[in-house]
Formats: sequence, C-alpha cells, structure tokens
Amino acid sequence: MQYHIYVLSLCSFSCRSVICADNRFRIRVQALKLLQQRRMIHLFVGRYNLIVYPSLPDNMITQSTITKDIEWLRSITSLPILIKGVLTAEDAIKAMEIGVAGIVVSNHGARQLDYSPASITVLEQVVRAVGGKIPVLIDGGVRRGTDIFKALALGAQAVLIGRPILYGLAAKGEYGVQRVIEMLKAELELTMALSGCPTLKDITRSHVRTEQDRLNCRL
Ligand SMILES: Cc1cc2nc3c(=O)[nH]c(=O)nc-3n(C[C@H](O)[C@H](O)[C@H](O)COP(=O)(O)O)c2cc1C
Repeated sequence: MQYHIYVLSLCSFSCRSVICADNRFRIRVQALKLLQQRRMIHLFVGRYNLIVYPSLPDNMITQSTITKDIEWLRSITSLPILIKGVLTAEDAIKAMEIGVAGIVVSNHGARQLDYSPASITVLEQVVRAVGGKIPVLIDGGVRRGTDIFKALALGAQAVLIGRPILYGLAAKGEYGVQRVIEMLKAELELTMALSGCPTLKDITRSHVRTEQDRLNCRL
C-alpha cells in the first residue's frame, strides 16, 4: 500500500473523517489559508499532524504580522509548523529565526504575483541558506518525473504537486488522480535509472546543471 502526504486546504469541502474513511489516504498536513479567522483554525488545529502556514511571496516574512501569527499558532498547538511561500535566502533565514520546522519554497503556483521567480530557480539559494538545519520542500511547476529529479538534485527533501492532481481529477476522477501519481513516479524512476541513481540518496547536485553553472563555466 502506498501513502501520500496530502495538504488539505482549510476551504476544503471534505472533512478529515470523510477523506480518511478511504484508508489509502492519510492526512499529514493542514494548509492554513485563513489565518485571520483564528476561531476557525482553533477547530482544525487539534486534528492534524502538521501545519503549513502560507506566507505571501516577496519578503513578507519580514513583516511582524507573520511572526506574530506563527507565535500565536505555537501558543495553541505543539504541531510542527512549516512556512510556505519562501523565495529568498533572506526569508529562509528569517523563517529559521522564527523557529519553523520546515520551509516550502513556493510562489503559490505563480497565481499571486506576475513575474515572481519560478520556485526551482531559487531553490538552491534557499537550500544553501538553510544549510540542512530544517527540511526544504518545493512546489510549483512540477509536471514530470524529471522535474522531481531536478528538485531533489538541487537539495529539496520533497516536492508537492498542485494542478496536475486537479487535472487528473477533472479528466478521470479518482482514477485520474491515481494515474497522475503513478505516471510521475514511473517517470522519476526512469530518470533515476537513466542517471545511474538506484536510490533517492544517489541523486546529487552533480546530476543537474543550472543557468548559474553555465555562467560560472564562461568565467
Ligand atoms: C486552484 C488553486 C487554489 C490554490 N489556493 C491556495 C491557497 O489558498 N493557499 C496557498 O498557499 N496556495 C494555494 N494554491 C497554490 C498551491 O498550494 C501550490 O502552491 C501550487 O498549486 C503548486 O503549483 P502547481 O500547481 O504548479 O503544482 C492554490 C493553487 C490552485 C491551483
């Protein structure tokens, strides 16, 4: 049996008990998108294993509101809190200072702000800034197994997938979601095999070349 981590939106129409009734799904993460509605969050926090706090792109962590929100969340729960929406080394350092359990490099699917950087292009600087102290996850634009491979090679511990799951759902319902996950997994395994990586741990930085590497080559 395979388990997948599921980030459930607070606006989800399905409650945890409904989703968990199907034993193939285990909820691990709760996305808190309505932090201002604190009373509502109180209802949810008690029931999950992990909290993902979505910040807005572009240095919003520097704003004291986010720090206060995280402090408040910590005052009502002992769950690990991850901050989502980090796009710079500076924000990653701030996030660690606040004491979050992990970071999700994300531009929220580039739906918030035109011209925000693609997550994959800033992943490495965030990974470097974090220096292995806390896990770094990434989402945004993961469409193929090779995208997962690239993210892992650049130092992400895991990738999250948004729209492909929705497309699978829209096209073929539950079967479509299952197929999307199977396809991505098969593509990742093929990429690993063709790159000489028998395990995930064998995927290293040397397996990918970035724009920055090309610049360095020219110097
Ligand atoms: C319809 C839709 C609604 C979303 N709503 C939120 C949200 O409320 N809060 C949030 O942090 N991210 C939200 N996201 C962004 C996702 O959490 C995720 O960062 C993004 O979809 C990942 O990129 P991908 O779709 O390219 O995989 C939403 C994405 C979509 C497609």
